[in-house]
Amino acid sequence: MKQRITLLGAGSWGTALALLLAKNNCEVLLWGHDENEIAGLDKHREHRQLLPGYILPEQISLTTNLEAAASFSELILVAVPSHAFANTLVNLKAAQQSETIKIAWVTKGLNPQDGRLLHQVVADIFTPETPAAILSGPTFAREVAQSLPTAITIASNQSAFALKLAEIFHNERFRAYTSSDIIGVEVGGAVKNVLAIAAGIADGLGFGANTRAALITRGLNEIMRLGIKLGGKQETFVGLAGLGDLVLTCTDNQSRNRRFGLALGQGKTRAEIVKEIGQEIEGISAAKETYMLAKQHGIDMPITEQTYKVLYENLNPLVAVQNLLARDQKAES
Ligand SMILES: NC(=O)C1=CN([C@@H]2O[C@H](COP(=O)(O)OP(=O)(O)OC[C@H]3O[C@@H](n4cnc5c(N)ncnc54)[C@H](OP(=O)(O)O)[C@@H]3O)[C@@H](O)[C@H]2O)C=CC1
Ligand SMILES: O=C(CO)COP(=O)(O)O
Repeated sequence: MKQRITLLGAGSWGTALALLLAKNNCEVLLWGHDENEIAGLDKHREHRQLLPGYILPEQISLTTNLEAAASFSELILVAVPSHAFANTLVNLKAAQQSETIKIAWVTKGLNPQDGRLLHQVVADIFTPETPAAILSGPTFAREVAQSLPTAITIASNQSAFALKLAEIFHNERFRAYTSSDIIGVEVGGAVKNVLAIAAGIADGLGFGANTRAALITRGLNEIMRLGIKLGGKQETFVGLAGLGDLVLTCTDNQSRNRRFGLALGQGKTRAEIVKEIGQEIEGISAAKETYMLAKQHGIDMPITEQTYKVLYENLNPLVAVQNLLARDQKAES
């Protein structure tokens, strides 16, 4: 029998993953909250706005009905943005009929307001024993839709669940590595978006490749300091979900977070850019939550702090970079 998967979130990443899973011979029910978006996907069999040119095969069906989504499979893959993560799961739980559920997610971010890691949100809504896994790494949706070679990390609280997911996702163009370090993978994915905004700002201001490389390297240091404090493992941060994704999003203009920073550095306003990009820019809220977490845990995260101040305290981007350069001399650690 074909593996069935319920996929929640019909944006660019949800749609690209539905295509991948269909290629891997799974049956996918793709749920979205927006009637028009789902009706358009069903009619054209293509996400014309976000992933034009990639036709949805018949193994992918569509719904806006969460009860139907909950009963389609006990394996749930969540691809909604972080601001919708908790609410979507609360609604899913209310719609759920069966006792068993396994939750995987590809969302990169922290819970708004309280900065909880998303595995904590899953454990609070379901139970700490619920099989839970995050899939993360350097993965632009369009490149996955194109079947360009890609590698990810799948981290779970249950090794059998990580292995099962790796089997489901893995193919000759999509390599899935397993891990037990959910915290490390979550922190890597959330904080790299903040750093991609910072790298974009520096490039938008006209700073060069040296500056970008310095921001990436010192940014990785910030991810590690916070991630290790929260319980993540050092090796995760130099893997796909840490350094891999950080390099990808800080250096390639497919990244919405980087493009957002670029435009800020070029003098556009936050509202203008958000409208122009028209998709989720997770680093905007992650900057606030990461800054709060760093303060709460007494961790020095100067790039995150300056990015936060640009976004939330109206700090001029050029002054933010100057503030970073004006810091006291110290040992590299
Ligand atoms: N795109 C990528 O390359 C990758 C993305 N990710 C992560 O995946 C997550 C989703 O991103 P992505 O698909 O790219 O974002 P998009 O902006 O492409 O799509 C977001 C989708 O979420 C929907 N949405 C918004 N609010 C809600 C809500 N309250 N309930 C349910 N659905 C909602 C949007 O619907 P509407 O249009 O109606 O608002 C839209 O369909 C993010 O956390 C991102 O960081 C991870 C790896 C790669
Ligand atoms: O997470 C991503 C690639 O791994 C997508 O990055 P952006 O959200 O910046 O586009």
